[in-house]
Amino acid sequence: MAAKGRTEMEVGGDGVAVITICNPPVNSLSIDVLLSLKESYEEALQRKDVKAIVVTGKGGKFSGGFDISSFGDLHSGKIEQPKVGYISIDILTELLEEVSMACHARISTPTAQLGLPELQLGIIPGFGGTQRLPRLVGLTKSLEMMLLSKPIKGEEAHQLGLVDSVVSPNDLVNTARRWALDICELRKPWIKSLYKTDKLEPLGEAREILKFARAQARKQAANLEHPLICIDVIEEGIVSGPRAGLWKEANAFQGLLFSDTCKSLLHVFFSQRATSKVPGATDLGLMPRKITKVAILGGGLMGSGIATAMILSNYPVLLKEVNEKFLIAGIDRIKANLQSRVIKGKMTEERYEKAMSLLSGALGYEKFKEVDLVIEAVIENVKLKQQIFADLEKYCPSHCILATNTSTIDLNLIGEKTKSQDRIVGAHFFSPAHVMPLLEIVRTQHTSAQVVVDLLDVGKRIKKTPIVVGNCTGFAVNRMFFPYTQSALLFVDYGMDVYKIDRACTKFGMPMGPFRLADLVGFGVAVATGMQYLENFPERVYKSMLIPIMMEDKRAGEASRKGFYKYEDRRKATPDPEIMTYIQKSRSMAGVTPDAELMKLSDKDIVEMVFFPVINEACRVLDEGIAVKASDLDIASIFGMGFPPYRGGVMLWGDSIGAKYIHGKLQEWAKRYGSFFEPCSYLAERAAKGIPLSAPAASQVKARL
Ligand SMILES: C[C@@H](O)CC(=O)SCCNC(=O)CCNC(=O)[C@H](O)C(C)(C)COP(=O)(O)OP(=O)(O)OC[C@H]1O[C@@H](n2cnc3c(N)ncnc32)[C@H](O)[C@@H]1OP(=O)(O)O
Repeated sequence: MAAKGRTEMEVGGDGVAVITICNPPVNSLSIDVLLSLKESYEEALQRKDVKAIVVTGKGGKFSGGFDISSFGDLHSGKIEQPKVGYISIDILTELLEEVSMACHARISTPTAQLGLPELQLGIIPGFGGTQRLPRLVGLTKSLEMMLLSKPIKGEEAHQLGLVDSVVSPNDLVNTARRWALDICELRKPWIKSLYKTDKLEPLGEAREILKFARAQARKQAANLEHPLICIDVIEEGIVSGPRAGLWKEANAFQGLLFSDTCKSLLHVFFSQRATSKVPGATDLGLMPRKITKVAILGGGLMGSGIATAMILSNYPVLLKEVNEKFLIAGIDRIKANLQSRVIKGKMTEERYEKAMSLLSGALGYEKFKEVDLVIEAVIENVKLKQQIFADLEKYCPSHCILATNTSTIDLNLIGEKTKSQDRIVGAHFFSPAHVMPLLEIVRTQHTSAQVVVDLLDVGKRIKKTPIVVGNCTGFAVNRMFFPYTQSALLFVDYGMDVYKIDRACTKFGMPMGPFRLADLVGFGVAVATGMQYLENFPERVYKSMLIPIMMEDKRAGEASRKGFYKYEDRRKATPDPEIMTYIQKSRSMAGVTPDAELMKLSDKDIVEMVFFPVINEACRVLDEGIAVKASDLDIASIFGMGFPPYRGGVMLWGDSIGAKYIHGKLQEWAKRYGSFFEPCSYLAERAAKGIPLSAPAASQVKARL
């Protein structure tokens, strides 16, 4: 049973009561903490020797907000939900004038992170946040912070007026004590943020700002209601007064707390942090070894992206290429990646120079004796990779981790010419590598636990979300999502419209449908990947001729300005009626006639037909022990393929529909359209027994990791 969170109070000779929130790791405000805070406050208010009160947090963190680990118990009814408004109004406003924002002043360190990130969890700021933040920093900035869950640092908070002073960590509590006494002795103003109005725009202007915010919210997240509710609550306080806003907030929060969106986003929050918990690796008490220098082989799109990610996290990088021309090209790509951040204001020139100073180039292996981690990112050629790994074994120190960014080649093949299988591992980045958040750490049956622990640590340091997966064709993400386009191609042969399928998928929440994605990735990659899957999973590859036929006519996707869409001005994808010629040819080669039933399909049906095969493959990935747990595949689907996070990930979404229904539909389609849809045994077993897809499988216990 976790130790109960609490607050401690110490009253100094200066008459200031310092109440400290103690609830590691982030001093979250659990019910215990809030009740303890109430008790400490009430005690302080009754004590004759207390003139002023300061609230702070233990361990260098103030508070991570309400204890979201208790949300699951609230959802399940295991713990009773306090009555509406009890916390935000009775405790935090009436008594305490709320923690932090509703205090009469706030003192911060310059680098502290301040924000109201509740919308990332499908809820809205409670405890009066929707009312106080606009009154402290103004409506526009508060909307940005809340709607984007975007924190700000102490320095900016001070400029905005969210905090009254910024001081060093060592001076924080003493400054707060003096400030509290100054307020008490009328040397500083006694301000209740709830009733401040100087930062609020006049009503007419405020309404325009809110109207624009609504339009933006609808555009950026058409399927989400909580951003719009947040705006409504803020508006209530502006139009009808802050107390009316408090009550609207309390009621709205209550409803959203039990929404599917909140349950899904909470699942994502904790699942993302759980990916670094890997049985047989992180549970052995191993400490990650220090990686002081990294070498990247290959300065192409992926290699330069990986090098960029590394130097952005202050790793010295040695970039090796085969000749001067390619090396310069690789360095120029890295410069361009960094310059793009400078142009967007995400990086200062000074930081750019510092990052570039970490980069050095090489044409040979002489400097490889200094490196601790090598990531190979050359072309997908088995023989070339085998030779490279044999060279690396010769030139690198014996502790050096030998990683490959391959997305299609068996790691055991790559390491075949070495005796270093224990330190060979996959570090599969997603393009662009310095932007996409997911990192697949691919472990063979020989890769040591230490190497996995080391790479998990590097992944975290370069701000990636790492998932540890087993060695198979496509690993987890590409393997799960291979059926995404396969299924869509099959249904086009049977008469469905390419653009209707794409629209249904984007309406579902995908960044793009399977055909727009194929254009983006390029038909060459699609064909090469298809060959890999045909070789390894022949019974469940749909051999559509559509893409090869289009390639014969130099249609190869976005890069060739024509694919499933045409690209006349830059990246704007426009449906292209010309593709009908190719579709008709593909249908005749497939020997299939359009199925009239398919024409009547709703968007929901289309989404099921495209995603149920993905879920089916995800079940196989779990059953084979390639993935450690279902929640890892949820994170993989969201961070690797853009699956909508507010649906919780592909497996949680599958469980919301039910294994039985999914199994039944796949069986029906298998009868009509072939073995591609045949449900796997893992899915069949869960459908028959009525157990969730995410329940651990026997094989997961002895995962092939
Ligand atoms: C009425 C409403 O206003 C009530 C609310 O306040 S709702 C909650 C609002 N707060 C949040 O959404 C904050 C969520 N947390 C974060 O954004 C980050 O954790 C952080 C910025 C607070 C700290 O980030 P970082 O230092 O990177 O640490 P981690 O994210 O890795 O978290 C460390 C462990 O703490 C757990 N945790 C984080 N926040 C909370 C929380 N609010 N309640 C309970 N537990 C929390 C997190 O799961 C990590 O746990 P682990 O076991 O170590 O993985």
